[in-house]
Amino acid sequence: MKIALLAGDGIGPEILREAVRVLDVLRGEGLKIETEEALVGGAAYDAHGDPLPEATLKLAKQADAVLFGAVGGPKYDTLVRNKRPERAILDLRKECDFFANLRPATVFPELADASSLKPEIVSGLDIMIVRELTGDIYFGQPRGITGDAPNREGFNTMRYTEAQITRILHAGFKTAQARGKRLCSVDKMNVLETTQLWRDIAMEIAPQYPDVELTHMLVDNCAMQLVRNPRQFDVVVTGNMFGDILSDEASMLTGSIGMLPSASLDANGKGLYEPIHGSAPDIAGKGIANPLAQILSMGMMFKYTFGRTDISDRIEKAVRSALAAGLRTADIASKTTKKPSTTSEIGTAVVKAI
Ligand SMILES: NC(=O)C1=CN([C@@H]2O[C@H](COP(=O)(O)OP(=O)(O)OC[C@H]3O[C@@H](n4cnc5c(N)ncnc54)[C@H](O)[C@@H]3O)[C@@H](O)[C@H]2O)C=CC1
Ligand SMILES: CC(C)CC(=O)C(=O)O
Ligand SMILES: [Mg+2]
Repeated sequence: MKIALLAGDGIGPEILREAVRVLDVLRGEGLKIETEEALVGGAAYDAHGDPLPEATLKLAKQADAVLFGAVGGPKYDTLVRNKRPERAILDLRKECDFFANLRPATVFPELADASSLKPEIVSGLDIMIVRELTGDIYFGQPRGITGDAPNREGFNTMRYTEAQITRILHAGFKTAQARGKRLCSVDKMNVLETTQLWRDIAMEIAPQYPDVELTHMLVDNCAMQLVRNPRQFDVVVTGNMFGDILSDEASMLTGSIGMLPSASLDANGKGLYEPIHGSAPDIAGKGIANPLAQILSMGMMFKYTFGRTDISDRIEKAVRSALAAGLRTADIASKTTKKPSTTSEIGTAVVKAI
């Protein structure tokens, strides 16, 4: 097994370090895992003038899996768009064809009181957001800003091909088949042709999955339903931008964005694994970031790329036992937390429990 370690910027290196400590325990037990680090995002731009250097992309393509931290930061916000750190994660997804992004929003019983919603709304929550990752308005051409002030115009293009929609919907149906057999396809077909096509294709594919109940929901209603009654959902399948926004919203049901891991898979099970959050510049360098989304992302890697559910289960159990022992970074602190734990204290607790 070969894993590319791409830490990135901000809290990326701080949280990836804790995941690697957990990995080291598994290596100590004899698990054969080779790792190789490379620069990505702002860190790569600083060193090489390129957020995704050729060598980093080559490593990501050669490895069986990529463990990714986060990229971006205010320092890079004035760069031209193709030099921005975020370009690196967008290009990695596109170049490696990591089209199926699984974002599980699960409320651990130990954290039911950490959500900003009432425990009776969120306890027992277990939903999976399946987000398309290589198309939509994030990639559509043409795009740009034209003209001169005061008559400038900004434009982006929302585009999806039938092939792109079809393969992510199949991923959604298959995910639902393996879970609660309910799939909610989220679109904005009342306004956008792209998502009219999405809904049409969802209805065309549905007969291939007679055991899955397919429903449709408009994205604005879905955003509302996620905080009104999130347990109505089993699997949600949606496009790149809607999935980006809805999954950040869903993360707060679980207690914190620092809890939500993700897997971004290609058609063969190769994947990139990253927390759904960004580089959190507001807390970077303070040693207080929650590393659990990163550690749980590594758990997803063992499940989805290496087929080792025994290891992913162990990682999840170790995370839960650290939480059960009362350890909390500030973002998930409860009323009974006397002093929030640091990033490395949480890492140590997971390492001890693994
Ligand atoms: N995949 C990636 O690398 C992503 C990168 N970004 C980039 O990250 C930078 C910051 O973006 P923001 O909009 O601030 O989103 P963010 O997700 O980095 O942070 C949002 C809020 O959540 C908190 N937070 C995030 N992760 C946390 C953790 N593990 N523990 C505790 N608190 C945590 C932050 O402190 C902040 O208050 C931007 O440059 C953005 O483009 C944003 C999302 C994804
Ligand atoms: C390009 C990324 C910064 C988009 C994002 O926020 C995400 O994938 O969660
Ligand atoms: Mg996002």
